Amino acid sequence: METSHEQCYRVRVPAKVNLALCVGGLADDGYHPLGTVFHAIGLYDDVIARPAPAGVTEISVTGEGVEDVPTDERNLAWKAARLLAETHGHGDLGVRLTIRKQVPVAGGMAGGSADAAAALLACSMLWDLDTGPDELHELAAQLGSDVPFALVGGNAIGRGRGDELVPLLSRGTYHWVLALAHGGLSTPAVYRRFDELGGEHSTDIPDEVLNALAVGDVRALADAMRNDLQPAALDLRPELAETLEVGRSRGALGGIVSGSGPSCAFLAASESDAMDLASALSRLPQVRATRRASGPVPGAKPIG
Ligand SMILES: C[C@@](CO)(OP(=O)(O)O)[C@H](O)COP(=O)(O)OP(=O)(O)OC[C@H]1O[C@@H](n2ccc(N)nc2=O)[C@H](O)[C@@H]1O
Ligand SMILES: Nc1ncnc2c1ncn2[C@@H]1O[C@H](COP(=O)(O)OP(=O)(O)O)[C@@H](O)[C@H]1O
Repeated sequence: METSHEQCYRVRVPAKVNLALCVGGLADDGYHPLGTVFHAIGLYDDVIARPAPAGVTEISVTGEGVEDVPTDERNLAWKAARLLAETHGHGDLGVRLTIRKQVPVAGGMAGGSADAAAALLACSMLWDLDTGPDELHELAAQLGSDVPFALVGGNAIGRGRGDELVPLLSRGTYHWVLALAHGGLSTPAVYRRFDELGGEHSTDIPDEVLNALAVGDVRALADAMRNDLQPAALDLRPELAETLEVGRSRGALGGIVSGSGPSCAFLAASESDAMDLASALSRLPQVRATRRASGPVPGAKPIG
């Protein structure tokens, strides 16, 4: 039960899809260099921070995939809260975090990273810390490569591990249908399979993706979208090939595996096309659920 008199800071944070995910060869640090185009979509987690006694960190999770989300120090929002407190020299600051999830867990849509970004903002407000955008970005990058983007949202090019961001302006609104799969895919396992499959690797983002965004050409974007992790995700989950095929044959302008998968993201020409597409996809046995969302949307924001 929420009590109305209690201090409470709520931050809403979006999921992402990668419009381009161009993956280089495995580097000595165990990571793959990326050239990626992040795009934030209107499917959200909420993170709420409430006061707690010194030294206490508590997390409760409700909503999408809660059974697969740890509620201890393994939770990325927990790590975010502790990192922020320690950086400010108050390691004993307490917080009770509630996470309301709509973003699928282990779905390639960076839900855990989004929660970490939201926890940084919510705890910063709760503890009345003076944290500027540069500090938040730096802490976010320590927590994970997708966390900085969740702070800013919109569209952005990501280089390095995806944490070196350059914002991108785009025209128009894009209508997405997400086909969620049963179960998740482990990001490290997908990168491993990417290595095993071999082939040429490049971090060059296709100009077509950037040009399509700049002019708001949804058809050109649909044709140009690229995900180098897709063959690895399909190899691990062959049924995703049918999901992509059915989406394309039922009116999607284009479809790709979202990030490391297994969610598939389809671009539709309009909201009404998106509704028809969602209804066709939801009849597939390998599709657990569908969601509709548009993008780009802003990053983590206080609400209420
Ligand atoms: C693939 C992407 C695309 O945006 O996101 P998701 O689709 O999973 O959300 C990201 O690169 C997910 O990056 P990140 O958030 O750091 O991945 P984690 O789940 O923490 O997994 C970390 C592990 O994945 C591998 N890894 C991750 C990123 C990268 N650029 N190269 C890698 O090889 C490494 O083995 C690393 O130890
Ligand atoms: N707040 C969180 N929300 C979801 N998963 C989390 C969270 N914190 C840690 N995890 C762990 O991170 C893994 C990856 O989750 P997530 O970020 O949702 O997927 P992805 O990396 O595919 O985008 C999950 O399997 C879960 O064990």
